[in-house]
Amino acid sequence: MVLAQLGGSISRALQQMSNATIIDEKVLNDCLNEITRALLQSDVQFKLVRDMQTNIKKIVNLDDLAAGHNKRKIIQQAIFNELCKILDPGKPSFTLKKGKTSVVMFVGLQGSGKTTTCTKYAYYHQKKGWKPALVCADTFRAGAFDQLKQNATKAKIPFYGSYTESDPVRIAVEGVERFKKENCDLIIVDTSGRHKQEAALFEEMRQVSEATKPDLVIFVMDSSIGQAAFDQAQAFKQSVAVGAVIVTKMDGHAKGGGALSAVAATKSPVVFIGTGEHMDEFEVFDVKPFVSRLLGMGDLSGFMDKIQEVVPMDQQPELLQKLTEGNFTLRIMYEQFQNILKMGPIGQVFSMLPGFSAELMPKGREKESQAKLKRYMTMMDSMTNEELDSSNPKLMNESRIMRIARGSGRQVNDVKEMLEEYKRLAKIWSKMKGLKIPKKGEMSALSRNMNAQHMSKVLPPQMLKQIGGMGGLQSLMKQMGSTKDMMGMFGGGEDK
Ligand SMILES: Nc1nc2c(ncn2[C@@H]2O[C@H](COP(=O)(O)OP(=O)(O)OP(=O)(O)O)[C@@H](O)[C@H]2O)c(=O)[nH]1
Repeated sequence: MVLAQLGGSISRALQQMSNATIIDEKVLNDCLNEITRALLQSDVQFKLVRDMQTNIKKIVNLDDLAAGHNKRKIIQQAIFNELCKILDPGKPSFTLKKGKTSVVMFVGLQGSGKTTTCTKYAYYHQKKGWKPALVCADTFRAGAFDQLKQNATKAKIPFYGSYTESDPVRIAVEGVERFKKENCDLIIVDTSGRHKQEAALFEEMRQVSEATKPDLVIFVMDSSIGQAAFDQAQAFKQSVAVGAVIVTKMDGHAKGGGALSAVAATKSPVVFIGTGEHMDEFEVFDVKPFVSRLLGMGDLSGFMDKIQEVVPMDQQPELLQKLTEGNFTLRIMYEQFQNILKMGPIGQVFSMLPGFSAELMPKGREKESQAKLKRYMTMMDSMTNEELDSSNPKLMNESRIMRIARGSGRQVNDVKEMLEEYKRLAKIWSKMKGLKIPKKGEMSALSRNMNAQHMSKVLPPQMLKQIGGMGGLQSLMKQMGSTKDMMGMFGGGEDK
């Protein structure tokens, strides 16, 4: 089961439970069984799922819940906490320090996406102002060096490797030394893989690690390996000091549950996820937004980040202003399509909105989605200014629709489909109405001092309603313990 479906199944189970007039032991058990089934189908390790179910039952004691409490919210919160607990090993991964050279070694099976991920990792840090370099110590797979070379050249990242040297340890050491001399502050060592876990591979890992003394070893895992994830991650951890995990291929048909197992096996956090073959299809992994997205609660903070990445700086305040006023016009949609097309991989942005899955623009079908957006834009090109700037759906009558179809050389049904899409988007974006976006610098102070009263003022009314009004918010805040966590879950977060 892919992650989007897992989120859907869990949300459905919770919805079914909330439809029940009385939530008793049986209703709770049915709901938990449904969630258990969904998690197992997503390849989360059996033991983890079983422990999670036991813990939730322990936390959620129905008899103890005073009447009037929002039981669904409490159960949802317990599930949220448990999933976060599995994904959060309790200690952060090693972080790079400016002014100091860090060596990061990548390990993983052949085909896990290790080489691609090394370049994505380098490219990500390069964009953040680091000076990365890539060392190809994969002497096992013919073509590995060429692949790394090609990727590195594209991203303008210095690289080191050899066509003739067969000793991976030697290449690794030479590469690290060279780039230390060149004052690179992030030296990434790509190592060999094998088709399966075998002694020779682990011995090689051990030797490369001993010789290069990496500050961090990252285990790269293909998210579609299913129940094998736990054992594979554990086997690597036993050979080298794995300190972080990157899960690749979270797009398409990936089963994401393995990520949970890998964290449990390595006791190391997932730091990034790979969401496609391209260099920038790489996302920082944050537990809480990830789980809240998984449970269909949305991830406004990620959405805000994305807006900042996608929308040109000078247009940001204006767009946010328009969104918070809730006036989502066809022109805004047009401009956003333009921005999205500029960004490349689409769907990412929209999947971060509460209640909005990647269904509209499924991963792995970017080309079709992009063509669709272009088609919509052509039709919008045949619209008048009045039509583009209106948020009144009644304006678009049959004769206008026919004129637009004629003008753009499309069928009437195509125009109708585009307008339906607009309505759908407008409905979702209307959730942004009332969201007060704190100015830069205000956020840290806000999250330090915030109580439920403050919080209720920052959250959009729709969202406040979703979490059960002031009462729900207060109990949620008590359970979460920290307003900062809340901000991460519902948008905002501290200033970076
Ligand atoms: N869809 C998708 N494909 C990916 C992702 N990451 C890597 N790939 C693809 O997976 C395939 C294997 O990736 P490589 O980077 O060559 O794998 P590797 O683990 O380095 O393999 P070895 O060097 O043989 O150990 C390539 O076709 C990549 O483009 C991802 O996040 N999503």
